[in-house]
Amino acid sequence: MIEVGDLHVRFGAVQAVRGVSFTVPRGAAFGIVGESGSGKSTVLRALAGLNPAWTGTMRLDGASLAPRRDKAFFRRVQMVFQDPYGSLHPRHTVDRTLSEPLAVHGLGDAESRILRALSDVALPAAVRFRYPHQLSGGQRQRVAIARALMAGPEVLLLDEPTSALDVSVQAEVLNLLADLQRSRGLTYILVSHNLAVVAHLCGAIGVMQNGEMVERLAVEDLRAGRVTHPHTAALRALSTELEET
Ligand SMILES: Nc1ncnc2c1ncn2[C@@H]1O[C@H](COP(=O)(O)OP(=O)(O)OP(=O)(O)O)[C@@H](O)[C@H]1O
Repeated sequence: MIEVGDLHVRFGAVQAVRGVSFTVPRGAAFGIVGESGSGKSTVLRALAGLNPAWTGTMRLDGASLAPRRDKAFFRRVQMVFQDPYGSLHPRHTVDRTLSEPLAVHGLGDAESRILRALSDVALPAAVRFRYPHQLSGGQRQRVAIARALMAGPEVLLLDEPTSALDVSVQAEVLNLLADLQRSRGLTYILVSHNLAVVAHLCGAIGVMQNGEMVERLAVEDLRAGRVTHPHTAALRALSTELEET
């Protein structure tokens, strides 16, 4: 469903992404892992149309993505960011935040859609009239996920969606994302520096190093230690060490 071919992204003199290629079938979850600065977010942002200077191919269901993403694209593809505080307007209630995508895409029946969305992300209806500062971090991220789902997208681009949360809340949000993917048949591309997070949610991963995707492999091969690139092996060893501490 999503094909990225020989993607290069540059910021002035910095070549942030170099020749990255991968495909993600419909309904699959693909994780992009790597150290800080390896280019993970840049790949995701390029897909969302947020990085202007790129070359290569990016296709959705076989059709090349237009340089400027239009409303129809954002109906199908939505992004969820790391910091739910930063991504929610501080002076908009949950109700207003969730109404906006409906207005943008001309969808009616706001009341029942909002109540259903809140229930889908396991938030009580009472949060409707709260502002972001009146919610916990986990609740804010649930609102951000609900907002992304309002117009019924097929694809979620998830950029470190649980990194800003406490460990226990992290697990809850990951489980929520796993449930939503199953129940709605969503396609995910998830960026994380945390291999365990990616392994929890994704069937396949791409490992980034210095702007290149040095290895693509199935999560079951990662678990079994069937890795070919030394950088993947190093990330795996680090992740196992962290789990044991
Ligand atoms: N807007 C920008 N302007 C200039 N350089 C940028 C910009 N965004 C990213 N970069 C650079 O591109 C490279 C890749 O950054 P990117 O954010 O994609 O890495 P990352 O793997 O997602 O890192 P992190 O896990 O820390 O978010 C880095 O060298 C970064 O400094």
